[in-house]
Amino acid sequence: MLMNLDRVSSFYGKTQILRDISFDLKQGSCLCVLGRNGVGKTTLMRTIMGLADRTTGSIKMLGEEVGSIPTHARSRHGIGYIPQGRQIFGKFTVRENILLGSFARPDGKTEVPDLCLELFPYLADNLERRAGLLSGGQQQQLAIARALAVNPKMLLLDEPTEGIQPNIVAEIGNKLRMLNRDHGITLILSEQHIKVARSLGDDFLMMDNGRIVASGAIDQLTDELVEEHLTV
Ligand SMILES: Nc1ncnc2c1ncn2[C@@H]1O[C@H](COP(=O)(O)OP(=O)(O)OP(=O)(O)O)[C@@H](O)[C@H]1O
Repeated sequence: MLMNLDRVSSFYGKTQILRDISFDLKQGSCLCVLGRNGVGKTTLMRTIMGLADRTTGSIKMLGEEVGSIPTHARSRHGIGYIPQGRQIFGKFTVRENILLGSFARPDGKTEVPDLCLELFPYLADNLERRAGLLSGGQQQQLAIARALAVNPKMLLLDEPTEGIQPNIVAEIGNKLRMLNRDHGITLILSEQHIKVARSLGDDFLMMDNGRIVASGAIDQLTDELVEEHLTV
C-alpha cells in the first residue's frame, strides 16, 4: 500500500469536519473522492497535506507515519497537491510557476521536469508567457505541472475539472490517465463529473457529513449511490 489512513479526524478550530476516515490506497491506483459540496472532500486533501488545524488518527505513507510532520516534509515524501481553484501566480511566467513547485524536491533540483514538457506541449511552447494570460484549462495543466515538479509518487487533485470548459474536461481527464497509467503516479481525485470519475477511478469513496458512507471498486458505484449522495 502507498498510503493508509486509520481513524483520521480533523478539525478547523473547535469544529470537527472529518470523522473517523480510514482507507488504504494501492500504489499506482486512482481513488475518486465523491460527495456533495461541503461534505469534507477539500478538508480530506488538506488533512493529508497537513493543512488542517488539528488532526487525530494515523496517516501512513509507505508504512511511515506522516500525520504529524509539516506540509513541506510531506511533499518530500512524494505527495503533490493541486488545490481547488488552482492557485496559479498570474504575474509569474509559466516556467516560474512550475519552478515554485520544485523547492520541495528531495534532490533540490530546480528545473522544469521533462515529464511536464512531454505531457503538456502547450506549456513547453509557452514557458515565458505570463500565467495570468492562460485559459482555465491551461492553468489547470500548469497547476498539475507545478505539482509534478516535486517528483511526486502521488497527487491529490481537488476538483481538477471544476470551472473548465466542457470540451477541455476530457482532455484534463486524459492527461491524468497518462500520469496514472503510463507514469505510475497514484491519484486521489475529488470530482463532480461522474463520467470522469468512472473513466479514471479504480476505487471510490463516497463522503457525507465528514464521514465515508460508501466505498469500493469503481464498478460498485451504482446509479442509486450517485442518486442518493450526489444529485441535489
Ligand atoms: N477554514 C475553515 N474553517 C472552518 N470551517 C471550514 C473551513 N473550511 C471548510 N470548513 C467547513 O468544513 C466543511 C467541509 O468543507 P470542505 O471544503 O472540505 O467540503 P468539500 O466537500 O470540499 O466541498 P466543496 O466541494 O464545496 O469544496 C464545510 O462545512 C465547511 O463550511
